[in-house]
Amino acid sequence: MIRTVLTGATGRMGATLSRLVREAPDLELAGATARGQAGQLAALGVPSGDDLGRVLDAARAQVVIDFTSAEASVVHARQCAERGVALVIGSTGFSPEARAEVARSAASIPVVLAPNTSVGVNVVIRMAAELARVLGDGYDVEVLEAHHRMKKDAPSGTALKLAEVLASALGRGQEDLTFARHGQIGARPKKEIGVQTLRGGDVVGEHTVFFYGEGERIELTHRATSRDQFGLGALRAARWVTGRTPGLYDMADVLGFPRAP
Ligand SMILES: NC(=O)C1=CN([C@@H]2O[C@H](COP(=O)(O)OP(=O)(O)OC[C@H]3O[C@@H](n4cnc5c(N)ncnc54)[C@H](OP(=O)(O)O)[C@@H]3O)[C@@H](O)[C@H]2O)C=CC1
Ligand SMILES: O=C(O)C1=N[C@H](C(=O)O)C[C@H](O)C1
Repeated sequence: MIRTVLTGATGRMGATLSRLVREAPDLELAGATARGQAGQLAALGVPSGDDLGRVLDAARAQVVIDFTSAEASVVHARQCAERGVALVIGSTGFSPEARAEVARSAASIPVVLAPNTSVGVNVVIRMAAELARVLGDGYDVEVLEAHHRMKKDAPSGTALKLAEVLASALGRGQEDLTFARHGQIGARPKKEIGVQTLRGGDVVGEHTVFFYGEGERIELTHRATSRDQFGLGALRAARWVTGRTPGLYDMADVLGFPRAP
């Protein structure tokens, strides 16, 4: 049994993961943290509270699954590194500096950092890169994402990952990404990759990559209708990362995808 600690356990993903870990035959819920409502966690019957360090010391944890916020994940990564505990981070909204902080912690522990842990989404990301490589510069590429009204970061971590992967497949860079359009913007630059955001209601998570050509368009869409696939993918990442060599990994590593050429 892999002794697993959850952070943000009262959140949307935390609650989903708490159920899935307890249902998994090979994982044991060994501890849980939350910020505002940590008292609610006492009912789980495992070490709990608002401080991950203390919970880790009491839980003899092997792996932490962390879906909180980028700011919290940086601190959690440091606390895991100090204790040699493997980590799966699903939080999004990382600045380059926050990502570099996580990479520093990953020098001493194995960390999977994945803006989307659904296997289906990661297959779509791979297919999007392949389509971009085959279609080349003759198609205008746009990424559209939609999420529930409570989501704090924009664009989604998945949309950013898609945009990065598409840019790399097309030999383009960060400077080709456009995150909003308004006013007299002029004709679309040929190399632009647009990333657009919708927010509303209870949308779990939707991502579409459009390849707009002359006389045709290709649309590649993933729609999540439940958070369970994010959770099940995170459990898969937790099994994979436990006991691994220190380093910063992503879902492509977990799923055994060859590195992009
Ligand atoms: N990788 C993936 O597949 C997925 C990633 N996500 C990402 O996971 C994260 C969480 O999403 P979701 O569950 O919907 O969010 P919620 O707001 O429902 O839950 C977040 C949890 O983390 C806690 N938290 C937030 N900030 C801090 C902090 N600074 N210190 C300690 N605890 C903190 C919250 O506590 P409190 O309630 O007190 O604020 C809450 O318990 C987001 O970044 C989201 O984008 C979401 C779904 C899938
Ligand atoms: O906040 C969410 O809900 C989600 N966030 C992730 C992201 O930012 O890509 C993944 C998923 O789509 C749900």
